[in-house]
Formats: sequence, C-alpha cells, structure tokens
Amino acid sequence: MFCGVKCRDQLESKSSGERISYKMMFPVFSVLLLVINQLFCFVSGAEFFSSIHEMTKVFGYEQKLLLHMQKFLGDNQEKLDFLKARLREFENERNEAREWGPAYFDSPINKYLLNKRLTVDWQRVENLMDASTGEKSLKRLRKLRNLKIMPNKKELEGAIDGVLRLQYVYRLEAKDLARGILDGVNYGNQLNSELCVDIARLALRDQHPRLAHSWLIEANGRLTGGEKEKELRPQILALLVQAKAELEDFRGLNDTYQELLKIQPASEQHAKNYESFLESLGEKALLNDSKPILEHAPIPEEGETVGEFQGYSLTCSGHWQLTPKEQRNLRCGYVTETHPFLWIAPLKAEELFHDPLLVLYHDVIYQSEIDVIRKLTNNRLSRARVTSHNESVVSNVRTSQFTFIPVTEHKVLATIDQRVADMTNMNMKYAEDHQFANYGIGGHYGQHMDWFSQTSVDAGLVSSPEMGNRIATVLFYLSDVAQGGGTAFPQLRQHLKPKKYAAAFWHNLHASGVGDVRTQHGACPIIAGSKWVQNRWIREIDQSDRRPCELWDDSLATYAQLLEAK
Ligand SMILES: O=C(O)CCC(=O)C(=O)O
Ligand SMILES: [Fe+2]
Repeated sequence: MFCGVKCRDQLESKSSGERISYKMMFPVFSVLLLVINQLFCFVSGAEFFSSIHEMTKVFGYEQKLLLHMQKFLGDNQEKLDFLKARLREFENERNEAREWGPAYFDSPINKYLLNKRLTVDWQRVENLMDASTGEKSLKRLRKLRNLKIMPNKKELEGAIDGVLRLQYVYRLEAKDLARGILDGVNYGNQLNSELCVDIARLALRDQHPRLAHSWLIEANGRLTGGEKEKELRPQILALLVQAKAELEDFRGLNDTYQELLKIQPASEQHAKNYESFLESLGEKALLNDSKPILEHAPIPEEGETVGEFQGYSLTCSGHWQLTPKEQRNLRCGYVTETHPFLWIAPLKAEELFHDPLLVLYHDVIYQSEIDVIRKLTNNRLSRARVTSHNESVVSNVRTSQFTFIPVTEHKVLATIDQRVADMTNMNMKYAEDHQFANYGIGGHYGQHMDWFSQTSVDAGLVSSPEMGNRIATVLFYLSDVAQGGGTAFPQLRQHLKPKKYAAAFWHNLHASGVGDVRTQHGACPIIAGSKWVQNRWIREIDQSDRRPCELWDDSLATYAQLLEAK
C-alpha cells in the first residue's frame, strides 16, 4: 500500500488526527505525567558546549554572578562614601584650626578633638581601609565560578571548534558569522577583532588555513584604532603569514612581511622568517597579484576522490543528494502488516533507500512519552565518548551528551520497544539499553558506523558481545532542530532533517552478518536550537526468523570479489 512521491506532504496531512487516536489510549498516563512534570526539575553534569541544556543552566548562573558583583560594588561604594565623608570632615576641622592659629589649642575641647581624631577616628579609618570589603560576595562569586558545570578554557576552545565546524560543514562565511548571521538567519551578535583573531589562531592550529585566513581578513577589517589595534595588527599579520604559507599561496606575502617588520623592527623572529622566505622563494617571493583566497575549497566534481569528513559535510550541507532518477523507486505509505494493532493506528513509512534499507517512520513517539524520557534522563547526561585506538574516549568527533537507560526502568520504554518491534519486525529482546543524547549548538557526531568492528570486540569495548553485532538501528527524533542537526548518510546521499516524533530505521549489516560500510552516517552540526535523539540498537542474536541470514558474503558485490575472498 505504498503511495508514490511527495511522501512527506501526504503523510503530514494525516498526522495530527492519528496522533490524537494514539494518545487517547493513554489518558490516565497523561495526567500522571502532568503531576510528574511538576515534581521534577532538570539538573545535570558539566561540558556545557556539548549540550544546550547545560548552556541554559550556566546562563542562569551568570545572573547570580552579576548579583554578587553588584553586592560587591555596593559594599565597596558604601565604604568609599564613608571614607570620603570622613575626609571632608577632617579637612573642615583642620581648616577651622588653621584659621584660629596656635590659639586653637588654648581650648581643652579642641585639644580633646584633635586627640580623639588622631586616636579613635583615624583608627576607624585605618581599620576600614584595611578591611577587605565585599569578601562575602567575592567568596560566593568564586564558588560559583569554580562549579564543575562552569565552562573552562577547554570549553571555550570547544565553542570555537563548534563555530569552525559550522563554517566548514555548511560553507558559511566568516564575514557573516562575525556579524552573527548563521546560514542566513541574523542572531544579532557581533564578534570584535580580538575574538576573530582567537578563532583564526585555533583554525590554524587545527589545520584549517583557509578558514584562518578568512577570520584574519575579518579581524583586520574590524580593527578600531587605538592601543588595541597596536596590539592586534602585528598578531594578525604574523598569523596571515602562517596561513598563507600553509596554503602555499605566497602572493602579497612580501608586503605583509614588510609591514610586519615596520611595526615590529626589533623582532628577530620576523627578520629571520622573512630572510628564509626570500631565500626559499627567490623571485616568486615578490609576486603580488592578488587573486582572493577562497574561504572554502571548490565543490568536488563527480568521481573526484573525497575524504570521509568532506563527504559527510557535503551531505549535511545538501550538496550531495540523490538525483530525481535515483529517487524514482522510493515509496511511502501506511504499514499495517507487522501487527494487528497497526490496523487501528498504521505506521507511516517513507522509504529513503532500498539497499541498504533506510526508512523514516513518521509520528512514532508521543509527546507524553518524550516528557517521561526528559524526566528519566534528568541529571544523568554526561559527555558522549567514541572508540579510538581501542579505547573509549571523549573526542571532538562527538560533541553531545548521552546516557543509557535500561528498558526495565519505565514502562514507557517497553511500550516504545513494542512499537519498534512493529516497525522493524525485529526481536527486541536483545536490544541494548535505550540511549538518549542531547546536542547543543555546534554539537555533532562525525561520520561513523554503528556496527562494531572486530578490533572493538577484541579490545573488549563491546557490551555483551555474545548478543552479536548491531543488526539494525532505530533513531528517534525527540525534538525538531531550528537549524542544522540533520543525520547524513554520505554514501546513500541522504540527509534526514530531524523531525520530532519521527524515527529512522536502517539495517547495519549485510544479510551475511558482515558490517555494511554504506551505512556510514553522522549527526550534522547544530546551527541553532537543541537536538534530542534516542537510539535503539538491535543485536543480531535470535533474529534469524525475522531477517534470514545469507551463507555467502553479500558484502562482496561481484563474483570476482567473491572469488578473491576465497
Ligand atoms: O543524532 C543523529 O542524527 C545520529 C546519531 C548517531 O548516529 C548515533 O548516535 O550513533
Ligand atoms: Fe550512529
């Protein structure tokens, strides 16, 4: 019962009605949720740049920092006001004494006044000047700043890394980013020259000379004169030299060196660099024609070799897509066969790829269930890890927060699994614990395969290896994402925009059980908003009646490959 193209439109027009019918099955549950909602509040761990949830919290803490600072200023102002008043008082008394001349001390009262001033009053002044006013506020402020959740230098670098990733993946321009424009949407925040230099420095460190160059041009254009310009200009020029050298584009570099040497004639380092620059390039060093340096490498031609991260980026940015011809045989429609219950509430399925199978199911999770999940994950998120060199490590390949929750922890999780079984026709008995993840701005998960490689299994990094490999994945979208944050399958030329209540389903393995490299995928960086997903990873064991396995290695596409493998 598949219905041809324009899937999303057709399925969408029916979605709200169907969601109501599903919800009607759980009225008591919904009321319960409302109560639970009011009993809990969200709190969780550190690493704020990897989750918007954390950012909202530290933003709230900054308000408290402001209050402590205000109190500190108020206390110190009070102290200064008091001291100023004493100063005026003492000056007046002394002026009066001066007018009288030595006769002033004929009066015992005046003698007493001077003595009192020099003993009691000045002691008070001295004590007050000595007292560290506002200590309490300072202590509180320090305590807040030292909280584990507060961002540190590493986090700051993480945030810059996120900006650079957005720029690279979505081919954004530094001049727009610096004006707060993200993929055409203006968020109205300007970056000053100093911040642009910081970003450029990190871009250079992470081997993105094109991006670094664009930030340096921006930094230069944002100089505003004065001391700051004197400090920044030589930094910009020195970094420009570095960026151009890495790009092996030496045009105009002679002028840059000359200017640098003019501003900082005492720098031996600049002089030495210039000398070796002239020596190594000879005549070419004087080339000056200025063709602009491109901020992004040109889009590769069809058939050109492309790196894996580049392929992922091109899919995220929509440059890699299926052609209309390739899409022709993809269908969408209502699935009622896998369970009698589906006659009442059919599943809305959209085929995205046939081999390997990739399907998007619409409206397969409900707001009430998402509410429960948000409560369950509360306080449990921690920075996601990846496997690298046979170790599980925190990495900027995966900047999100996640947690695993066993199905036994809440009946909603079991209900979701029943639905997954209906969707996939798979045995959910051997699925892993439910994984929930939240990505913040710039958060992403670079290209990877969900199936385990033999090296991960051998290194003992796979939980319950006796349950076999991850035969299939179901990825629920628990939120929409304002901008970015899709799931990209570079080899299938598919980009799934997160759609709340939908779930993607794909087979990770060939029928023979060999991992399918074509299922490589990744979470594209978030430009704006926050993304929540839930992973159901289904294992191979006990699925043979659901997805019969092949005895020959069907990962080998051709007969020749098959022979070679023997
Ligand atoms: O968040 C996504 O879009 C993909 C997540 C993913 O691939 C994973 O968690 O393995
Ligand atoms: Fe994945």
